[in-house]
Amino acid sequence: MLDGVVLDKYERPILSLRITLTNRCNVNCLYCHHDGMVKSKDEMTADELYTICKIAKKIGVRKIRLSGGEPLLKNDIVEIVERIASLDFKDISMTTNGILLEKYAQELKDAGLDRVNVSLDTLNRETFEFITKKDYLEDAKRGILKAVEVGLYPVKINMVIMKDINQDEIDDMFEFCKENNIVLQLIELIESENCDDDKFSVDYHYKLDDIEKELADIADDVREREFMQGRKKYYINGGEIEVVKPVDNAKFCANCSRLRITPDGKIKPCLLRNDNLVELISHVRNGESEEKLEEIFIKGINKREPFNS
Ligand SMILES: Nc1nc2c(ncn2[C@@H]2O[C@H](COP(=O)(O)OP(=O)(O)OP(=O)(O)O)[C@@H](O)[C@H]2O)c(=O)[nH]1
Ligand SMILES: C[S@@+](CC[C@H](N)C(=O)[O-])C[C@H]1O[C@@H](n2cnc3c(N)ncnc32)[C@H](O)[C@@H]1O
Ligand code: SF4
Ligand code: SF4
Repeated sequence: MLDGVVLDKYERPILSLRITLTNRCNVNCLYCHHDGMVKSKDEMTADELYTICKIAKKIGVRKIRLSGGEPLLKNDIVEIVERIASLDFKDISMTTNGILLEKYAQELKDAGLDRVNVSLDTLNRETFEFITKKDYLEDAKRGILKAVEVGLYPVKINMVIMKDINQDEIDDMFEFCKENNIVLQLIELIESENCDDDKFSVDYHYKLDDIEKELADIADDVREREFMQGRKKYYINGGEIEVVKPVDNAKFCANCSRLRITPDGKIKPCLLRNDNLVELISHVRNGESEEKLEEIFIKGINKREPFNS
């Protein structure tokens, strides 16, 4: 079933590559882990990203996710998607805050993007401003609805749950999602060395176990994503909620099938570690052979360790 896919030392298949295109962002969320990235100004060109994805495809990667920072701040984002889409992956998706999505959704769809996950933690304007420091709630909502309209299917909303900030808004968000044919992802707040305010994720951490129990009680159906960190999806009254619980969760890490690339072109074996990065982009820029680049990918894969075990 997994022909041609590389396994790491823990027998985890490498199915997905998550590329952080930039560290730049147009908002400043209180909790942001910046995709686990150390700050850097260097970014990669569409050509370089194409080469990296081509090697990933050769070693069996099936899915690409473009993230950030805010990926829609890249001026050449449509070209980037177009070049990667020409490699014929099973799935190309993007994680975005949605603020610029109304403008780009149709072009991205035409360029070959399959789907988007859009971060939206609240439907309340003051709470949105408190979390992001900007008054862009309506822009983000318009971006989400445009993504639905152009068929970037399924559109998912990423809602990071924070104690005393938005945990009482889950029902409202689920209604908004059901009305608009959107999947809701509830995400547990992660503590990371890359958060600007390292106390925030401790003070506002809200465990999702009780919420998940309630969902299990009322769900019409429950399914597990085997190669996606064993996450559970709950089907309720015609809607869908996925629960993402990475904190202290050995099962989540045991089923982790993704490798990451930093904006400055390093292979990053784990979201939550920065001490095992593997330099890649200088080899691409030097025009080294595909065999050599494959070797560097394998070196990165060999450094993978489950963060929680
Ligand atoms: N610790 C950890 N958290 C992750 C990992 N993958 C996703 N997450 C958390 O889930 C959030 C949402 O991820 P997305 O970028 O929307 O992608 P996804 O949900 O993983 O992917 P799909 O469900 O396939 O759409 C991330 O920002 C993290 O907070 C992971 O590998 N490790
Ligand atoms: C770092 S952002 C990058 C993409 C884009 N700017 C966005 O916000 O969707 C990727 C995802 O990480 C999530 N995220 C950021 N910091 C987090 C934290 N400390 N815990 C859990 N999820 C977090 C965001 O909610 C978002 O869904
Ligand atoms: S979570 Fe996304 S939108 Fe918020 S600051 Fe981080 S990168 Fe920007
Ligand atoms: S090993 Fe665990 S923490 Fe690290 S990226 Fe995979 S799921 Fe995330």
